[in-house]
Amino acid sequence: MKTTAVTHENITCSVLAVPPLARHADLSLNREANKALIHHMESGGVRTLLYGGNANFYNIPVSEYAEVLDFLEETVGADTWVIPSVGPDYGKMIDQAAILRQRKFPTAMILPLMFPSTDAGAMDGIRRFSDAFAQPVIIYIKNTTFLQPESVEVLAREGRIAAIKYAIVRDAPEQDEFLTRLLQLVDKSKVISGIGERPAIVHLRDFGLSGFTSGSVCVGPRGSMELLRAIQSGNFLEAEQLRAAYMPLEDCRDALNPIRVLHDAVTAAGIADMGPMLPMLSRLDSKHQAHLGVISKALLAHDKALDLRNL
Ligand SMILES: N[C@@H](CC=O)C(=O)O
Repeated sequence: MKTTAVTHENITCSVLAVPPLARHADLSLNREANKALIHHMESGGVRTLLYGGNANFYNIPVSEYAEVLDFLEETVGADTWVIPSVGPDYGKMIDQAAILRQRKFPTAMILPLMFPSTDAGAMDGIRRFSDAFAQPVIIYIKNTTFLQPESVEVLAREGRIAAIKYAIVRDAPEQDEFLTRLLQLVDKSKVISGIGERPAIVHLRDFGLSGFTSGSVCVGPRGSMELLRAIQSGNFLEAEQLRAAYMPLEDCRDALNPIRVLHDAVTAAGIADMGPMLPMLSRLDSKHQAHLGVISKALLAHDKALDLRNL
């Protein structure tokens, strides 16, 4: 596992994949299936794995946290960066800080607590967590109420922020007052687009964000990595073409539930059996599985057909 500190180069060298986590029927960690998924992503060029919402870290038991972290650390390649998530509640994140501090992860992402929290309370929790972890953190902005841009600026000035995952969904991502305000206050090189392939071109080209996170990259790693490269080199027509392959799966994720659909898409594509979902989530109803099988297999086949010249 790569353990170097968070730098602009680290953030921009790879799509930040946000994978699901495979489990056995008894909900224990399925090492072989997770290994297969990690190798699939790495063989497509992905070098950053962010274990967060899609892995249902919202609900991961603290008693299992060390086992999962150690498994990820020993399973990924030497040049792959793993970013675990913590929280979303304060009690969980402060217990996780003690576990993280004994390990070599250079940062962790704080999952946003939707309720009950306040802006000032979230700042307090983030400060206490970053002190306990003794590393800068990734802030996850998923709505307009968890943390205000002015509060993020204060935390950034205090040196606590390694990066910001910006994930407020807009019908038209070009119009985004919150993001515009945020970028007036913090260094834009620290801000990552956090909603997959769909808004990635607008976020990187028009707002100057540094990179993007993706769940669908777990099914189609090559195309998503090529999309990142195309945007970075200003080939936006090529970027649009590359992104098109992801839209059937992204449409299905947005229509049903992004986390649940991704979990089952990895299984349906035949990459690895993700098994059941950790409560409080559950797998998709059987009526959606046939359609998901078709679109996830099509994305995987499309991805395998891409050549590897840029990887
Ligand atoms: N939510 C996005 C990016 C990950 O956080 C996705 O799952 O594609």
